[in-house]
Amino acid sequence: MIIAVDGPAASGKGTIARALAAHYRLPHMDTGLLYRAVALNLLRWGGDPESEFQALRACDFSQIDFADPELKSETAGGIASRISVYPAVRAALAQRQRDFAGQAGGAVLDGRDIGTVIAPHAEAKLFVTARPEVRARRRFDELRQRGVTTHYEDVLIDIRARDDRDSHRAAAPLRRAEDAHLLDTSDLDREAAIAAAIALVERARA
Ligand SMILES: Nc1ncnc2c1ncn2[C@@H]1O[C@H](COP(=O)(O)OP(=O)(O)O)[C@@H](O)[C@H]1O
Ligand SMILES: Nc1ccn([C@@H]2O[C@H](COP(=O)(O)OP(=O)(O)O)[C@@H](O)[C@H]2O)c(=O)n1
Repeated sequence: MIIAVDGPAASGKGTIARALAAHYRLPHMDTGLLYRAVALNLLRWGGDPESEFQALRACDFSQIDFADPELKSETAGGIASRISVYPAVRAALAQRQRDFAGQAGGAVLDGRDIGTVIAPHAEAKLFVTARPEVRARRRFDELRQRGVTTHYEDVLIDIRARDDRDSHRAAAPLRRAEDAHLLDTSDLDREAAIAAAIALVERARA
């Protein structure tokens, strides 16, 4: 079974995707990490995010340690959303995601375009969302726990900017697939959100 989990920043899609993978014993891919890795490569090479050509050259995972905590920084997330508008970058990362989705037994993938572009044939699709203020609070708490000094208002501004860029780009914009189940986690704690996600997957399978 392929499970596609899409949604905006800090909606809880990664938490839900990891829990679904554990529940159904499926491998999981956080596709945002691929875009973040390209962003980090570009940053470290001193490349220009405004250049599609330079961003494409940064699609090289040979130097990337996917456990690098820098991948999770707001800087990497912001640059990732800028370079992910380029069709050439998206094309360079697509096959790796399709291969992962296509493995025997299935997989869980989370991102922005899994249900619409990468795995439109997925058996179960979730579109996870939450109010921007709730998402900013979650991301702010997460950053603070990691020892990052920031302001809630700045995190909210970044989240709104990323939502806008991800939803309005021409290539594979963030949108709910017509057959995706909407899951708003604004008023759900982690356990309730995970239980709701499992119930939706069960409904999709039935
Ligand atoms: N339902 C929830 N209630 C409260 N906090 C949550 C919930 N879901 C996720 N979180 C927390 O919010 C932060 C962002 O969640 P994450 O799953 O990484 O989101 P995304 O993958 O959409 O960016 C994490 O610190 C996570 O533990
Ligand atoms: N499948 C995907 C995944 C991420 N992305 C881009 O990569 C950025 C970082 O994604 P992420 O999932 O790691 O971000 P968070 O939701 O964890 O903050 C997003 O803002 C998108 O612009 C994408 O375009 N397509």
